[in-house]
Amino acid sequence: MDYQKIAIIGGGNLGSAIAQGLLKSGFSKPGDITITKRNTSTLAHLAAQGVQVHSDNQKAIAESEVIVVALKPYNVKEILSELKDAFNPQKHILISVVTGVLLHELDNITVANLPLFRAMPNTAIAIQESMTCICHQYGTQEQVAFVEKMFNQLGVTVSIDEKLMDAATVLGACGIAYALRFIRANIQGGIEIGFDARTANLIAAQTVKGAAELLIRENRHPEEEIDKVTTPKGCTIAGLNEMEHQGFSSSLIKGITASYNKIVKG
Ligand SMILES: NC(=O)C1=CN([C@@H]2O[C@H](COP(=O)(O)OP(=O)(O)OC[C@H]3O[C@@H](n4cnc5c(N)ncnc54)[C@H](OP(=O)(O)O)[C@@H]3O)[C@@H](O)[C@H]2O)C=CC1
Ligand SMILES: O=C(O)[C@@H]1CCC=N1
Repeated sequence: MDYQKIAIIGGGNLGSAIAQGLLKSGFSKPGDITITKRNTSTLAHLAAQGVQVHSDNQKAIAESEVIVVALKPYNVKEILSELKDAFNPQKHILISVVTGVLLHELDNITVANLPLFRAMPNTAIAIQESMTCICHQYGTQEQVAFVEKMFNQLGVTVSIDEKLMDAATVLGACGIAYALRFIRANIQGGIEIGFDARTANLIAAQTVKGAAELLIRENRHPEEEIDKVTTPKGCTIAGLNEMEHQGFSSSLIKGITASYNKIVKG
């Protein structure tokens, strides 16, 4: 089966980031990607690179094999129900990146036996640095291999049980925002102790990148690396302990559970 042509239904923040990643990685040629939304003016940068940009979801599905659904959770069911007849289980695979919409719900609103995947990437997919969690229903080995190959071009993937998909949304997708807010706070602190904003931004971002690489490349536990930095009676432990007194770890954990509860309880 040929899975060359990819339609992204919903070319917003995440949909357009996926298109950018597919182009940057060379996984797709511009002419093999179609991306839809109602107001297409925001996708001019993709159209300029040769991506097909329009508002006709039926046409996009008919001309593609892989359908990535990147619509908002509140309108995905209505839109997919209207497109039900456009899907062909012998031709299409559907990959939903929509938060909180389950495989069996997608099954109910599309056509029987359509190979269904849920993927939870993050916006770093635009630069091939996503963390993407994947689960599926009715996918053959070949289709699963294709979906993993596609997202492996766009970062790192892990296959998970669907019951962990909401947790994946929080830790992986929301996690980008948490990490950026951490960096921003570092920048604010950095300016207060003397750096200009641009230099503080570079130092904070590169330092966080280095910390993450220590864990990823060396397979270390964070506390092992923290022990190397915390000189006895030194400035690091003084700062870290003050952060903990102010509720640093606790506030992050509470934020993560608040995000999770927002998905599961509404
Ligand atoms: N942003 C993120 O970091 C992540 C988002 N997600 C999930 O991905 C999904 C998309 O999120 P996000 O990209 O942030 O949201 P956006 O609102 O940015 O994107 C959704 C897009 O859908 C378009 N749209 C609305 N109606 C239609 C229609 N009938 N046909 C085609 N397109 C339509 C909208 O454009 P227009 O109004 O012009 O039609 C809009 O640009 C959500 O379900 C979200 O939970 C998952 C992981 C990370
Ligand atoms: O905030 C949201 O609801 C979406 C899901 C994960 C990232 N953005």
